[in-house]
Amino acid sequence: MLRHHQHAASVVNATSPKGASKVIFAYPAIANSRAARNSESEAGYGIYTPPTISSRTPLQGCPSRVFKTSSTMQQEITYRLLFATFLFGTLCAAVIVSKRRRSNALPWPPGPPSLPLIGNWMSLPSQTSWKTYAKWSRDYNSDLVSINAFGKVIVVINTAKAAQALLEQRSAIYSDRPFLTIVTLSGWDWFLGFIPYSDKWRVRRRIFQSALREQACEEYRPMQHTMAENMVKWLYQDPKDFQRYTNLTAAWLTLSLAWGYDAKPQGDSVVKLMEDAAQIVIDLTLPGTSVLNEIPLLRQLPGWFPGMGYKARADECRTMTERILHGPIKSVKQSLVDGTARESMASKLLRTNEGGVDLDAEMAIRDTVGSVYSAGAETTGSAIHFAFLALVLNPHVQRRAQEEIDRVVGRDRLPTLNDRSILPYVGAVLRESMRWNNVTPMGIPHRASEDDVYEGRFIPKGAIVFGNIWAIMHDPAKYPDPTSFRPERFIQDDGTLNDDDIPFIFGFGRRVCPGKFIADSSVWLAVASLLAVYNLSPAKDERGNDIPVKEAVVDGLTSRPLPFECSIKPRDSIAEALIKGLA
Ligand code: HEM
Repeated sequence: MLRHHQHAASVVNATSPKGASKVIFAYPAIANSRAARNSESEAGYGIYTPPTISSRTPLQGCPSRVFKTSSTMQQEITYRLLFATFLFGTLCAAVIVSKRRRSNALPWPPGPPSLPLIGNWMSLPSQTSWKTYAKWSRDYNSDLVSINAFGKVIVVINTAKAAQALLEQRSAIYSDRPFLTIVTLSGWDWFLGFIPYSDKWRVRRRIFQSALREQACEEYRPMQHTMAENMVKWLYQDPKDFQRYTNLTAAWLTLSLAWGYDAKPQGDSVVKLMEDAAQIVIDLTLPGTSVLNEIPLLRQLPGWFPGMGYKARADECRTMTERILHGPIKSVKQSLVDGTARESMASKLLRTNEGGVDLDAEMAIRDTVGSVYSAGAETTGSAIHFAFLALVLNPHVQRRAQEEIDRVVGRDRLPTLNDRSILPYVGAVLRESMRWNNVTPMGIPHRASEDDVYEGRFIPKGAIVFGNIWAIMHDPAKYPDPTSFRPERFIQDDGTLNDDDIPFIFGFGRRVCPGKFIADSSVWLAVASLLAVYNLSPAKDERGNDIPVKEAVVDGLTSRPLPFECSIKPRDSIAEALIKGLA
């Protein structure tokens, strides 16, 4: 299933002295993919912990090895050389950071005390880092906090005010992305979320935005309604596997949207290809590999050189990403010639470039459409999944939303997107669900392309800048009792929705999620359809007692609920008849 494939992305992720994973920066999907896999495959409910340093790479394993043969001695020399180069590179970076710090009179945003060379490595939060950064922000009484790890400076923005001032109003200098060469090596460099702030990005971004702007999305409504009906039917057939179906719902939508592709619920080859390519990039960005690759001297070493084996995997990944890029779009082109093309982003965009006359435009279309599944499947699936969790834990919210749907829509059909404006409470449930648990609690990292100053604090050029979405969405001044699930906070006295549309949930400035309109309406539709026909409650154990549902999340830069059990039953015979009557 697609649930593990998401914003294809780069991760600098390393192992702490205690062996816990520390994501220095990562695009969310990847970090979480691994987390979700581990949490499911290893007895279910653990937090992701990557292999420890000694088990992963020759470089990292070097100090503790005993070498007996001449080839292993050669290997040891190689490892030591690699290790020395790594240390040298790190030292240079740390010296540059401390020099820059001294050369600028203004203080940097506050953060925990750091050590020479390794910086804040020892105090980097290893789990639900967004909560730690929010706490530091309160402790230091500062909107921004900063840390550095091995010379890499990270600034975390924890308030809406600072996010507005920097990532929105000064978007021109905060729209770049951290760059990792491993992304190019593994063939993911066409993915919009990775592309540096450049003309190449601008061209693709413009195509994406115009194809999925609010009004343009209306054309995809029939597709969204099919998505919701599919979800309702799949849940009826196999309610226990609801987690798989929340993911499949989002996967189906994004593949259909991108290429008009109708993914099969079981064993779909396109879905498998996407998942496999994502898994390789996840592996490549584990400790050791991408870190080695970021050191220019080591990057030049040939693939057969000890420790450089990751290059072969990167090649394998590149073959897959080539297939992802070229395969589906080729089919769409053919279907346009045959006259059998389904409505999709690809078919619409290709029609505007009839005959492929402009090759640059065709490449841009291909890259843009190729980014839809990678960016949209996991995120949308997680958002639906979080809504399931909220509803199981809050039966009174289900009842109130069902009362509204029954009164406004009736019992003889599922809600449609046309009903959205007349179902304010359902709208409030969606907003509160997205606010309460965030799919991307730390967003996707931006990069400062110029030196900057915020309220007397210096932000150096090249700093990795995170907007802490979780901190903003859990600000008690704006959202009293922020960890409670209370849709009412979005409802005004006259029963209508207020004007807080949780703006930063989809990121910031020029990099804000270009899929936000289709994502928001799809999650709304899925939740409204679910509520219309199903009751959700905790599953029962063999004695008939409720199995407690934990409100816990998978750690990483994308988040989803840890697996939980729940019972999903048609509300009554009327609902069951409606479900059975769906085509
Ligand atoms: C509930 C679902 C979703 C959430 C919460 C979400 C959230 C985000 C966030 C926080 C970012 C980073 C913005 C930044 O850098 O400040 C992002 C980027 C992006 N999203 Fe989404 N997203 C969702 C669904 C989708 C969907 C369905 C699509 C495609 C149809 C999509 C396409 C993208 C792309 C292409 C980017 C990269 C944009 C760039 O770097 O210029 N997302 N998303």
